Amino acid sequence: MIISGKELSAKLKAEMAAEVATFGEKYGRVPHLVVILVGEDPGSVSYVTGKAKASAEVGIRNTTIRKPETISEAELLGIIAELNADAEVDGILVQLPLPKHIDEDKVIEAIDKAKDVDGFHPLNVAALWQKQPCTLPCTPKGIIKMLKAAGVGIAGKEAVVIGRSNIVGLPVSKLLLDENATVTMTHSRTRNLPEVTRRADILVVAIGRPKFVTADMVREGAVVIDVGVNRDPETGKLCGDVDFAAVEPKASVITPVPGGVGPMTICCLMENTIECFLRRMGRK
Ligand SMILES: Nc1nc2c(c(=O)[nH]1)N[C@@H](CN(C=O)c1ccc(C(=O)N[C@@H](CCC(=O)O)C(=O)O)cc1)CN2
Repeated sequence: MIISGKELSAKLKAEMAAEVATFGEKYGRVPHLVVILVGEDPGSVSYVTGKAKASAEVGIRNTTIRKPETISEAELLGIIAELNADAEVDGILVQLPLPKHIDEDKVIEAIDKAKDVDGFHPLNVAALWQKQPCTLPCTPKGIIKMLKAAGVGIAGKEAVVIGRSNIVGLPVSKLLLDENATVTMTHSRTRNLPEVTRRADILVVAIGRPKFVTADMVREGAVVIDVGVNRDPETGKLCGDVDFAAVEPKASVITPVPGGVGPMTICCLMENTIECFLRRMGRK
């Protein structure tokens, strides 16, 4: 079974659009998401464009602020401070990665936690790990939604996560643990990785290496979630971290790239923006 993130996100965005359509009358305005893009990285430009398109589909006001790669850290922090103070801004997102001269942690921490639609702020991360109310990071949230939509039971299953990034590997491991999976977190220093991945009932791959996971690394009938978005070095086409053609016949459920986790990331950003808006309106 192939889980279409494209189809699931379209369904969820239509439901959100119906909800947002009532906000004008209820609250006098719709949610406002501000996305800051620094530089011209083609992938980041594509993702930011996708976020603006999804905002329009859902009826969320979107402002995209584009700044040159040479912007200083101080200037970027100044923009964030202005957005934090703007009562008509409900969500703030700085597209990652940032240029090396800018401290990403400092930028993320500068965003008002209540407007942190990425769920990256340390206070949101702490709340996630303490099972307190928080804004969940978009990709991990989308992965859990895809698993549940596909009817995949998580409780009691062996889940293996490849990758330990702050924005995917770590938070998705915690969300799987919260769903009562037995979670193994792996990374570049894990020994005998194929031995570990073959134990997985649910395998989540988020390492940014094209077609890294091959058929011999996957157990027959496993659920495979591919978070990667890469360029295939041979064809130049978009591909994931999983060799889809080789693994798909073995997997019981698998997500494609493109059209899998990516669209769900953007869909969950819309949901987070609405949640932040409603919380600010005193409705959550
Ligand atoms: N501030 C943030 N920066 C980044 C995040 C994030 O959640 N917040 N995540 C990734 C990039 N990302 C969202 O920004 C993202 C990646 C991929 C997609 C997507 O829809 N991919 C498509 C194919 C891509 C394409 O066509 O160009 C797919 O998989 O179908 C959406 C969002 C790092 N930065």
